[in-house]
Amino acid sequence: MSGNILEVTGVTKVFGGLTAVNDVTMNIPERSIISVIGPNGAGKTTFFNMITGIYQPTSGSIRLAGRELVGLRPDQVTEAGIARTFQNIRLFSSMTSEENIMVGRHSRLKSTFVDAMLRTKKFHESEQEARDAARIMLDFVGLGKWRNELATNLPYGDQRKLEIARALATTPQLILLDEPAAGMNPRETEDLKALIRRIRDELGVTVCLIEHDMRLVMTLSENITVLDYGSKISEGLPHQVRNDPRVMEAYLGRGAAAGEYGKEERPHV
Ligand SMILES: Nc1ncnc2c1ncn2[C@@H]1O[C@H](COP(=O)(O)OP(=O)(O)OP(=O)(O)O)[C@@H](O)[C@H]1O
Repeated sequence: MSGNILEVTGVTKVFGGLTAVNDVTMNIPERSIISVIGPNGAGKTTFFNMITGIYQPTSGSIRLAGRELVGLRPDQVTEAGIARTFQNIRLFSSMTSEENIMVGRHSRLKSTFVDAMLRTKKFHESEQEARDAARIMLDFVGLGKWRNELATNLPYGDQRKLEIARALATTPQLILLDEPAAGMNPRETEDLKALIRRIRDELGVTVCLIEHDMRLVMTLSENITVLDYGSKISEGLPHQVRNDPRVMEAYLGRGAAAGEYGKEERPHV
């Protein structure tokens, strides 16, 4: 065993004439919390989209616990053990919090469409199992009181947590969070940080995040990978990445003074 839950090797994605991700190799140790950062357009979301089967890489390999994922559809990647959240909140606003999580649980349900139509015993058992799992997840992320509330009525930070709960309901080995702190106030961000730590410590799920909030990234991540123009330009411990001249250059070159590193969160070099 390599000790890595995910091994990405030489992954490239070309869109027409644009190389969005260029020969990136990255390993994610089991039960770690790691971040992928980089200026706008660096290729971070494309990288997540390849891991989750939304895009097929032009070349390269992506292995989860030794199993090749390239060629799998997104639902098969979920089934294999990877869950994700998106940059923009994607909840079903006309469903309750509980129902939103039950949808996430769907990939684990054993009953078939026919069972559902016929309302078989198996269907009812699956429904109950999904409901129980949803309640456990809602309690885990601290949203138990919002169980029967429409997702759209939840405060913004709680909607983000609900998305995380929905992803966790698929019982992943690895969860990818795309800008989970976007739009959060400092208190919500602190809450999120504690939740991410509990996901790893209590559920044993490995966490990989894309994040622009440098304070969060630097205090939470055990390892950081930096992309710029699709290529990996730096990798290492937070203090190593923070002090890497290539990283500063990548951000400064695109107006970091008012940009990505954030006004007060720019790395101290
Ligand atoms: N489906 C697509 N077709 C063509 N080009 C794309 C596609 N998806 C992404 N790109 C391009 O690939 C590059 C990387 O985009 P990507 O969204 O992965 O960057 P990012 O690092 O996630 O940026 P941000 O931080 O702004 O979300 C950009 O130049 C983008 O325009």
